[in-house]
Amino acid sequence: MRVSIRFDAEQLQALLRSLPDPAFVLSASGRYVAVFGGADTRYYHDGSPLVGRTLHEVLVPARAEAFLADIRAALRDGGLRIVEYELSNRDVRGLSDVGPAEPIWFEGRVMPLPFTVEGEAVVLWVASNITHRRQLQERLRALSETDELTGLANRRRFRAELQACYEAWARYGQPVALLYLDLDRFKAINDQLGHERGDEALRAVAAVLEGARRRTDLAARLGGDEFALLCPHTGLGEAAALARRLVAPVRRALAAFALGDGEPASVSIGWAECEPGDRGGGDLVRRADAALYRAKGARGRTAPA
Ligand SMILES: Nc1nc2c(ncn2[C@@H]2O[C@H](COP(=O)(O)OP(=O)(O)OP(=O)(O)O)[C@@H](O)[C@H]2O)c(=O)[nH]1
Repeated sequence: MRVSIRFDAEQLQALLRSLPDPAFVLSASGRYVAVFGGADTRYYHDGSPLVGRTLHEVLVPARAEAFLADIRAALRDGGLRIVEYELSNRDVRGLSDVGPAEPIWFEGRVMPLPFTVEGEAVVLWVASNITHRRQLQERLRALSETDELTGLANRRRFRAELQACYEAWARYGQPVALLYLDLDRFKAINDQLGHERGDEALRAVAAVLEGARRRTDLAARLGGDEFALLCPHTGLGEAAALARRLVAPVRRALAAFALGDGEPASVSIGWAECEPGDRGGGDLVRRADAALYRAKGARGRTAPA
């Protein structure tokens, strides 16, 4: 037997007020018709001052237009539309300061309503605070792209940035250079001073690369004692200058790890730039790696492609 409970108007009002997340009724022209719920100021600001106003009255034009486009898309498609966006109470004219001080990440669930208000189609827009989830996602993404030992970008991030650089070169002709670095006699540091000191040496080299790179360059540890510097907007001449500038500070950093048998640890560097005929970032890597191999062989420490 089906039991249906009938709420009276007062109970329905209480139910709407108690919705954990704010639920806005918004018209096709962008007017806030009503707002329910979202009363917990640990998560939300009171949205009631918005009622009767339009998106364009409370937001900068670009944001208002973006939200209007979402409302119209939900109405056009006749179904649920889910959007994610970041908003601070300072971005919304008329909202009080009582509520989270930091900008909030929202998941907006936008659903057409089966009635009109003053002749206009309307949607229900439930705005859920997903800041915590976004922060976790961001942290996981950062972890998955970072070399744990040195804090530099790892191989995964390097590959993604290399691909982006290659595409900028192929499409817009923006030069890009790559420096490949491999330490010399690093194994001796491990063998003579221990693995912990080896780790410290890798961190010291990473710090030199971080200090030497330009803001747009990416310093990465590719594994073991191999590093890379990916340099957008950089040609072969500048790459050569950067490689030569790097050798002395890396050697100085490694001098702190004195080896008992004379020759100290050092670094070899090869470099290359994107060239006509390259079909992907892999071609750049191959040339930089071949140049590194020659530098190693010559023990000349640095070599162009
Ligand atoms: N401490 C430490 N050692 C590592 C790590 N990853 C790899 N290694 C060691 O790094 C060493 C790299 O070996 P090689 O490339 O032969 O080192 P190398 O003595 O510089 O050799 P050349 O490049 O030929 O001069 C190996 O002994 C690895 O065990 C790490 O995360 N920490």
